[in-house]
Amino acid sequence: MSSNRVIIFDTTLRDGEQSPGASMNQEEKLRIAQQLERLRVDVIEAGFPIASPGDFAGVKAVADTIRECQVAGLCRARDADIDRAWEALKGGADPRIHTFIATSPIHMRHKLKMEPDQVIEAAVAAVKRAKSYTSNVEWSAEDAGRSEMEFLARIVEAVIAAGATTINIPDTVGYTLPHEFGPRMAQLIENVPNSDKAVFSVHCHNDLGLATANSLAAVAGGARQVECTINGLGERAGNASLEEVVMALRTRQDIMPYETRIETTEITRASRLVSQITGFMVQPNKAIVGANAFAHESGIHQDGVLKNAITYEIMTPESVGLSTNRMVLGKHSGRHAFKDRLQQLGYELDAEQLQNAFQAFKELADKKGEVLDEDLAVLVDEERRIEQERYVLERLHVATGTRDMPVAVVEVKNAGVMETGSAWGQGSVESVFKALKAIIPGVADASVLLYQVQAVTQGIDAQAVVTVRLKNGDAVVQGQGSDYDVIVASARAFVTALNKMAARQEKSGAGV
Ligand SMILES: CC(=O)SCCNC(=O)CCNC(=O)[C@H](O)C(C)(C)COP(=O)(O)OP(=O)(O)OC[C@H]1O[C@@H](n2cnc3c(N)ncnc32)[C@H](O)[C@@H]1OP(=O)(O)O
Ligand SMILES: CC(C)C(=O)C(=O)O
Repeated sequence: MSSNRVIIFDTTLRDGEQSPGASMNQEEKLRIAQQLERLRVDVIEAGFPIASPGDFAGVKAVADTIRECQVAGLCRARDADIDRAWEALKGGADPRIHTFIATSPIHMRHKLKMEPDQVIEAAVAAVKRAKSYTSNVEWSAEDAGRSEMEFLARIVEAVIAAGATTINIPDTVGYTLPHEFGPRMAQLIENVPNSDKAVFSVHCHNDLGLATANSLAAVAGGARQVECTINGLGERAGNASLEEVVMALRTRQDIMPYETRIETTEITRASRLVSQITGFMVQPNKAIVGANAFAHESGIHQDGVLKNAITYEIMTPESVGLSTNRMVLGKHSGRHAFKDRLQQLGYELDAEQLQNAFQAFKELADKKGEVLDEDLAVLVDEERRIEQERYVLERLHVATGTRDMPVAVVEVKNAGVMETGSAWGQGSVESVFKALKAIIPGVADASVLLYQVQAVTQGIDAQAVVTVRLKNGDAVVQGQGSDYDVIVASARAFVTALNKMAARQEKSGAGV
């Protein structure tokens, strides 16, 4: 393996599962493990076999199934733990026993209640026992981030001599800083005389939000294995996130010329699967896999991305398994993105139409936030319809309540002249209809055959599309209107239908 190759050790199924609420059953662990295999991680840590019969079964199922990755199981420096781990792992392709013990003064004194020399003895005995089962033994110095360098070097030398082939240096409580941790890793490797006999590894927690930064610093300091999890899942604030570490290494080859064997186009799928199985939603602004990681909302950014995506994207969406970036149309969007989306939806507007539609879009975005494709289609169709109509609804006011009859006031423009009408009704919609009939000539006898409301998208902020069918003598016409407000949408639908009706009257010579 080249000296610049970084081994990716995924511990989603072990440390990730230690997130309160993220427990997985055997079948779920297996599904994730199969996705990790497609992602081409080097090692899958599948669980802590002695923890429970279920965890044992999960580790065993993963070890028995996965062939393209090593499968590891975690155990304390205790014979029973190691024996149980081997029992679960032994059917695996290249099984790894991972044993650990804490090395910091705080942990040794308060938790283990052991003297440092006893800890060394226990660590060496554990590695030897693991070694009796397999040559692939990893040893971890729990809370290495708060351990004394001299002691750390001594115990690491001893476990390598006992046969450990991977030495993992965890920042168990996410305490260290990158400019401290990187040099610490380098110093440790230098201080251990037999360090060339093992691969040094890093395992960082995110208590200060520095897990990825510390992992990268450790690689710069000589670590060649990174332990991480999908979506940064893990105990407390989580672990270093696999997707961040891998994409940082891939993106910054100029500064960090290291390689992994990860198939990065499987990242998004892995992230979604883990989120779906654990029920842990990925925050929208999460690096690499958040819903907004490749989304652009503001006009200046959208304009830049449309001209050349490298203006605002440091990696392509395709490289992490997304088909494309996402232009979110909202109140910060500009004309370039608006026009581009309309073209994608098949609309070709002239300059004036575009300006009118853009204005209507901004008004809708102020009310609704994100404007979806379905909203845009409705909005543009509405603008086009209004353009062709003789009577245009300019203003609507409806007062309603539990005790008073609803009253509507409408203003309609007819060939540049504004006319105002008002009416009472049994309901708001009826009052609007009556007010409109009062000012649009020739439709006084029109009656409603059909009134239907549909939501364009889901949610309380959906635009409404209203369809009305009117009858006047023998003439039957239909009109549609849409708006964020259902009463306004109703008024628009009536105006459209009444326009058609008035046009028919005009044609038939009834006069207006
Ligand atoms: C930093 C990490 O993420 S470490 C991994 C953490 N993950 C887990 O703990 C999940 C699985 N754990 C479990 O299911 C249980 O804790 C078990 C089965 C391992 C042990 O359960 P119990 O026997 O009931 O012990 P309990 O968890 O209460 O206490 C831990 C014991 O292990 C000891 N211990 C802790 N780490 C180690 C170690 N690396 N090597 C040896 N002993 C250890 C503790 O000192 C304590 O010993 P004591 O009982 O003599 O005081
Ligand atoms: C046991 C080790 C690897 C660990 O999970 C930690 O120290 O955080």
